[in-house]
Amino acid sequence: TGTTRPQRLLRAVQERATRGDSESVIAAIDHFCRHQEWAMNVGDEKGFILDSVVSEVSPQTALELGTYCGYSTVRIARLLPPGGHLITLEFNPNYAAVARQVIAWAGLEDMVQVVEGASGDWIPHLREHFGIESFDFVFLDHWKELYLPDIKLLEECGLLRKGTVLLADNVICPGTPDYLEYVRKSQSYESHYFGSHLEYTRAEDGLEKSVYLG
Ligand SMILES: C[C@H](C[C@H]1O[C@@H](n2cnc3c(N)ncnc32)[C@H](O)[C@@H]1O)NC(=O)c1cc(-c2ccc(F)cc2)cc(O)c1O
Ligand SMILES: [Mg+2]
Repeated sequence: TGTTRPQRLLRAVQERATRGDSESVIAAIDHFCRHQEWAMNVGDEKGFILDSVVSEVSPQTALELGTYCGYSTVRIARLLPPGGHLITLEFNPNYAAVARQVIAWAGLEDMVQVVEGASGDWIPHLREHFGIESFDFVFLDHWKELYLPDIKLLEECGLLRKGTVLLADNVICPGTPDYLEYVRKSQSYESHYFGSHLEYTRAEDGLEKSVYLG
């Protein structure tokens, strides 16, 4: 048995990036995905849009659904304001283990909590476990069929407040049709689509930004 792709991605970070330099970690992963092996990180083009939304929100409390190798975790955490904190949920323990090391290589482990398990199991316990009142920002990047049930769960658990910004990856490819229809039709959300491309390819994809109106 050889290495997994996430393990090869981590090795590329450790070989090419400078410890404590989050920009070099991001660049090392983008280089690996463009020149060695494609991987399902949000990537540099959609990552630039993610950066601009995170900078605009400047969240004290942020949630990411679907950590994978921690690429978008690093992109978000490096832009958090002082005191800001990011909780990221990852179902697959092997991915979570790689993500923790990527996040540590970037020197951002103090701002990030990688939580292993399924979003649906964890969301009802985030308040009691982490003392979270509500989230200022949520990045959705996990199983595409779970985007809709999980934002409904976040609403029910009172974890969204007036002005919470949701940003969803892959709304075109692989696609999240039920989620898109819901946030675009619901009176409780103000939605905007940012057209882009599937990470490291020329295929169409984009991010949907939805502000919760309460
Ligand atoms: C789903 C994955 C991302 C991660 O999410 C974790 N996860 C899952 N369900 C849960 C949960 N319920 N709770 C917590 N974590 C959870 C998982 O273990 C993966 O690590 N992302 C994708 O599948 C994904 C796929 C593509 C893609 C596009 C075109 C292609 F031809 C092939 C693939 C692009 C992207 O940009 C993605 O993001
Ligand atoms: Mg994605």
